[in-house]
Amino acid sequence: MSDEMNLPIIDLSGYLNPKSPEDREHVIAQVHDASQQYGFFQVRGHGVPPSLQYDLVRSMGNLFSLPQEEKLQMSFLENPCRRGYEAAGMSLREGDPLPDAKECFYIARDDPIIELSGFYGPNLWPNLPTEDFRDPVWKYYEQTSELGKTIWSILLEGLGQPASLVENFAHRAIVPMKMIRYPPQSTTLPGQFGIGAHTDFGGVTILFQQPGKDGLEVWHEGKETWIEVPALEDVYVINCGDMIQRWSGGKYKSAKHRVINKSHGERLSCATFWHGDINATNPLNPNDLNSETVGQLLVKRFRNQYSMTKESIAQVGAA
Ligand SMILES: O=C(O)CCC(=O)C(=O)O
Ligand SMILES: [Fe+2]
Repeated sequence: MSDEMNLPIIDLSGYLNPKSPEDREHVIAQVHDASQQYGFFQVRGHGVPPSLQYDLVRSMGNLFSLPQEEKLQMSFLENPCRRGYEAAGMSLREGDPLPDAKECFYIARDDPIIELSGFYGPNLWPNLPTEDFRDPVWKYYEQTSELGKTIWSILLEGLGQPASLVENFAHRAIVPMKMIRYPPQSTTLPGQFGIGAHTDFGGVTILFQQPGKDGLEVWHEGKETWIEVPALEDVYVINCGDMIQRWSGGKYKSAKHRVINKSHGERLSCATFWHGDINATNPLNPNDLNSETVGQLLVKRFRNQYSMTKESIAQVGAA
């Protein structure tokens, strides 16, 4: 692995608080180039306060140290909105000999009523004092959700679209967040990944890696090599999912990635997946003749993994 195969670190403050129009243009060009070359980049100056990141780590520690029976009572498989707990050993990808070692907890938008196949609905919260989980996690969720929207507007501008297109796209945006714990490598089986190689399905992923806990690797198609992504303090990893690759006509890549926990102990990470409004169509190319919506694409990808009824799938507008 050579030195040049590092993901670029882009300072977003030039876009969020520009001193001149050139500052914004510079960030737009950097994000465009990195998304084209790697499908991945890192960001500083993102506006998510470090205190929220520390509180997230503390909250995740509280959650994952609950007794296993209590965690299993919150199984996401039994939740109509797929919120809650996924135990280790539950995700197996085609081609991998063993299931992922990770355990996870999912939240998303918090809506009072279950609608549209559970893409909208209430979250499931663990029985912990609100200050030990719910409040800090929700604050963090709101901030990274905002960041996801910002990245979408930068990606839009990178393809010559007005940033304002994001507003319609962001109406009731579907934004699941997955908190992840990787057990120490010493407890995983030979050949078992923290998370096996995959591409992310949808829009923009905002990934927090617990500082100092390296493990993420990104596949570079052209060089046929895995790029290691260091887990740096106050730096987010951003990547584009399959929907963006498809909608940008392949200009922005959705790159394969995986996690092998290289730290000595456990490793925590948290991914906020910013997809967009369930009824929205391609904002990256408004002239796209294919008018598939975010909801239709989501159902296509996940209908075999989750138990969705025919009726609820029809409500999303998918067959
Ligand atoms: O934990 C990580 O660093 C990556 C997680 C990931 O790729 C995912 O959840 O899709
Ligand atoms: Fe991923």
